[in-house]
Amino acid sequence: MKIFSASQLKEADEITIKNQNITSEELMERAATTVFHEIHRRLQGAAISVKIFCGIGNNGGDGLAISRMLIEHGYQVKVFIVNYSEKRSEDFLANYDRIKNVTRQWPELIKKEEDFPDLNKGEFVIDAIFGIGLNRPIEGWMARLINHINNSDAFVLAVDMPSGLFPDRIPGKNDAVINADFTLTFQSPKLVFFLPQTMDFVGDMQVLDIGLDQNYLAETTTDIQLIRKAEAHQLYNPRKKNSHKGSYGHALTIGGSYGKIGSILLTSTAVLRTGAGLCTVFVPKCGYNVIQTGLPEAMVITDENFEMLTNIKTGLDADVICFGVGIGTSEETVGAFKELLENTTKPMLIDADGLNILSKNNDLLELLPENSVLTPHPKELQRLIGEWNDDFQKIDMVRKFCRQYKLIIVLKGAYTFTFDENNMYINTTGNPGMATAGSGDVLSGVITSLLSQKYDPLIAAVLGVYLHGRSGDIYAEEQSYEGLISGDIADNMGRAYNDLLRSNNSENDK
Ligand SMILES: NC(=O)C1=CN([C@@H]2O[C@H](COP(=O)(O)OP(=O)(O)OC[C@H]3O[C@@H](n4cnc5c(N)ncnc54)[C@H](OP(=O)(O)O)[C@@H]3O)[C@@H](O)[C@H]2O)[C@@H](O)CC1
Ligand SMILES: Nc1ncnc2c1ncn2[C@@H]1O[C@H](COP(=O)(O)OP(=O)(O)O)[C@@H](O)[C@H]1O
Ligand SMILES: [K+]
Repeated sequence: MKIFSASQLKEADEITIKNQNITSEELMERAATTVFHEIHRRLQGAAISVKIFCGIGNNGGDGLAISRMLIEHGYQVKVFIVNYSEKRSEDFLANYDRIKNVTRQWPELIKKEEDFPDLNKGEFVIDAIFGIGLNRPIEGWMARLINHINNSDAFVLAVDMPSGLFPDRIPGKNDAVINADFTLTFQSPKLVFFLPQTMDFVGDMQVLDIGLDQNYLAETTTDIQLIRKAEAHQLYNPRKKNSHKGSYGHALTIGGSYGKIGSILLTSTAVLRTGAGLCTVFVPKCGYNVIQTGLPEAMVITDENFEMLTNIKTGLDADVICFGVGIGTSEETVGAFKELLENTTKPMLIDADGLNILSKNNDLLELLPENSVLTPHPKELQRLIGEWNDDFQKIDMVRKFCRQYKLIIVLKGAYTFTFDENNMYINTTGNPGMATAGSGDVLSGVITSLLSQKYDPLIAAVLGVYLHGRSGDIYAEEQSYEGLISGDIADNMGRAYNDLLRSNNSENDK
């Protein structure tokens, strides 16, 4: 699913009005109807108190139209206009008149703190103050109103965007932003819904199709995509009946050190569970028995050193090399990595201490084969590319880094972002249960496995991240977040594939 910018959405809005020969008020009515239906489907006419806060732009216009529809369906609704200026939008004004025709009185105006209504637990608040048009921080009594809503125990639903959140920049630390429990957003999720600095404001999120011009949506390119089941499914290559283990490649996983052999065991298990034909594991001598016992399906070659990697000689022509989990950063290991890089031309996957070595030895970056996949978590990324001021700057810096070294970066997090030189892919699967030791090691194995199966490196990264998260989700659906350990993610890969291939796609399916 494409993630459009605010200006693209505004353009889509105008083109829709022109091509479908409708008025902007009719488009607003359509957008508000989709929100109304969603609320009505969930509340089913429940006798709870609904308080709606409307701004005076088009987000407020949406709020007024939603209010009218709820009132017409018998809900107990109180409508408030957040009356910070007299510059009301045309469609706001049209809906302001229409609601009066239904209620026979004007909505209540809020102009100062004394006008704030009480908000109680169990009430349902709808935030339609600002949407994608916010262009400066909310100040004065309006900021206090936002805090008043946030400090209440009411359930807060945001229309299009939580008010106070900008579509294209990070709010300041002390800026007032609605903390929504749920956000119903029009046509396209906004990038800020997925950034670590802003995702918490959004709560759960659902995208509503408001029927914007299909051609515009299809033809307009964006450099940000959301990866859900529908998109991931398209990346999948079915296995051929007439095939053998050689068809799915030979992966070489190199990692581990004394006390950290488990990491490379997890990675290698994931390599095989994700479908590689063969896996050879290269470990320090102390890992030999561990791997042979823990993963009898893999072959093992050992370093001459007992505790750490010092000299990587395998005599193999593997299809892909995964390097870095559990290796430490000793001088000997750095030397071994350098030699490995000088003798490798196929794309590699580098993780964990492999990344930390790159951060301390920038000259090695030049030796990375083109299209290698790096899988940092934010701390590893920061060591690699330096500090950023905010998430937007971080994205710019990662893109520049990808271009400079011709790499693919998988930036892990609650939402994992995969970057190549031009595009960014936001993953939708995964859960907080995966915040557990070794789940990144498993991800390295999953992506390595897809590389070994000849998936294009970018696709291997995007699909691998999706399947890894889905596997964690499947475990958590059956068991719990807390009970999940990273080996479960590797063990559930089979179910993740099965789920991907089941054809019950719906628009909001993960
Ligand atoms: N295709 C679509 O996407 C569709 C979108 N639709 C809806 O339209 C919404 C966008 O509406 P919008 O453009 O009128 O902007 P909105 O967010 O209501 O408010 C902006 C107003 O606030 C002002 N202002 C800004 N910041 C301020 C501040 N800090 N403090 C005070 N004032 C501030 C700014 O005016 P300014 O003072 O800057 O001139 C402006 O007047 C969108 O989110 C969705 O709900 C649907 O109806 C149909 C399809
Ligand atoms: N809250 C979360 N929601 C979704 N995925 C998560 C969450 N926390 C962690 N993960 C995933 O778990 C993995 C953690 O990787 P990493 O930090 O490298 O862990 P480790 O070093 O222990 O292997 C990443 O793939 C990340 O996306
Ligand atoms: K809003």
